[in-house]
This record gives sequence, structure tokens and C-alpha cells, in this order.
Amino acid sequence: MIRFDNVTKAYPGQQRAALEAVDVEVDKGEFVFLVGASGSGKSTFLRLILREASPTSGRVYVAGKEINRLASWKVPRLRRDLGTVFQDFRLLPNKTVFENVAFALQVIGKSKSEIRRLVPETLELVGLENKTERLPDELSGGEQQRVAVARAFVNRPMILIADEPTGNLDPTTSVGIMKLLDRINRTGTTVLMATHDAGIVDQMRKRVIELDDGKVIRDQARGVYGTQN
Ligand SMILES: Nc1ncnc2c1ncn2[C@@H]1O[C@H](COP(=O)(O)OP(=O)(O)OP(=O)(O)O)[C@@H](O)[C@H]1O
Repeated sequence: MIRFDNVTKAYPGQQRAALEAVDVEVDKGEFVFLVGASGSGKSTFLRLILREASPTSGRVYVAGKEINRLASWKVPRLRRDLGTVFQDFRLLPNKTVFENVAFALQVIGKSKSEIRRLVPETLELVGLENKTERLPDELSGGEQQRVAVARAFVNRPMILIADEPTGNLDPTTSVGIMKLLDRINRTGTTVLMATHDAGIVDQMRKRVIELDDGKVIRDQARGVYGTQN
């Protein structure tokens, strides 16, 4: 589903590469935590998958395609297969919960009838069926993140990418979000999550890939956050 083949990414003007000679393969349906100190390259890893950055050398494959060889007009199609969730929720402040989720479908040209079917179904999945008419600032942080998860998943992407999705949430709320990501993973969606949250990684016992200074230093099935953290 995702493959990094000897990938190095050096940002212009930076002495050290953000990622160096990374070889990683993630199969369909896996749940993977990406861990490592601040600046170790986690966000860069995720940005390469989204084609928000391109490798300096090496190849990145998503769903069987080498994504840096895709014509730019095909990039929106690629991104439809990738749902994204971020630490800071990134909801549209003037749209309701329903509209925020519906918007993700409108921009890819889904019909009104599909939107009317898919949005309530997905809001129910995340437990927000009673808050569909609220605005984001009328919701708790955990609820806002649930909206963001619903928006990322409403189109049933093959891969869900989450960059520190629990970074702004308290531990109890974080557990709720993780249950949701776990449920989404059980539908067959591949989940890749960058995190600093040791408690969650230790609790979930999923595959853990650890980066240090841009290099993969650990790739462990049913792993823990780390020994020295
Ligand atoms: N757009 C950019 N231009 C130049 N350097 C960058 C850019 N983005 C990241 N870097 C550098 O690349 C390295 C890896 O950064 P990255 O954001 O991937 O790390 P991270 O593990 O996600 O960190 P954090 O946990 O703090 O989010 C860092 O040294 C960072 O300063």
C-alpha cells in the first residue's frame, strides 16, 4: 500500500537530510505508529506520502504508483485515497459539523443524494449524530477532532494519515479518538499515525516505526513507544 524505496529528503539550505535512505513497506490494512523525537522526520515522511514534498532521491509508492512520477493533474485523484487528520483539527469555522464533512464530498463532485447518505452515516460512526448543526467553536476539542476524523473518512479512503491527532487532547479524550481510528482500521483502511503519545502507543501495541535524525532505527510489530522515552 505504501513503499519507501531508499528515500532521502533534504530540504534546501538544510545541512542534514530530514530523511535518509529510508526503506519501509506498509501493507493494506496495517496500523502503524511513527515515533521519534521532534525533528526526526515524521512529518516529512507523511508529507512525502501526500506528495506535499518530493524525495531528493529514492522512490515513494502509494497504492502501487510511484507518486512522484504522477502527472500533476493526477495528484487530486491520489489525495482522494488519502484521508488526513492533524493536531489542530483544521475545520472550517463558519460551517456546521454537517457542512464540514459534506464539504469533503462536494469538492470531489459527489451527488447531493450521496452526501445525504454518507454524512449522517459517518457522523454516527464518530458519535456526533446529535451535534450535526453545531459550529466548530461550539464543540470540545475531542468533538472537533471527531469531526476531522469523519471528514477524513467520509470518502472511505484507502489510507488514513494522522499527524499527532491527539496532541491537543487530554488522555481520556485521546483514548476515544484512538478507538475511532482503530475502528476505521478494522474496516480495512490502512492507518499511519505520527505521535509523541507514549501512553497510546504502549496501550495499542501496533507496529511501531521509530525515526532518529531521519533514519529508521526500529521497526517493530506490536511495539511500544520506546525504551529511553
Ligand atoms: N519545509 C522545510 N524546510 C526546511 N527544513 C525543514 C522543513 N520541514 C522540516 N524541515 C526540517 O527537517 C527535519 C525533520 O522535520 P519534521 O518536521 O519531518 O520532523 P518531525 O519528526 O515531524 O518533528 P515534530 O515531531 O516536531 O513535528 C527537521 O530538521 C526540520 O527542521
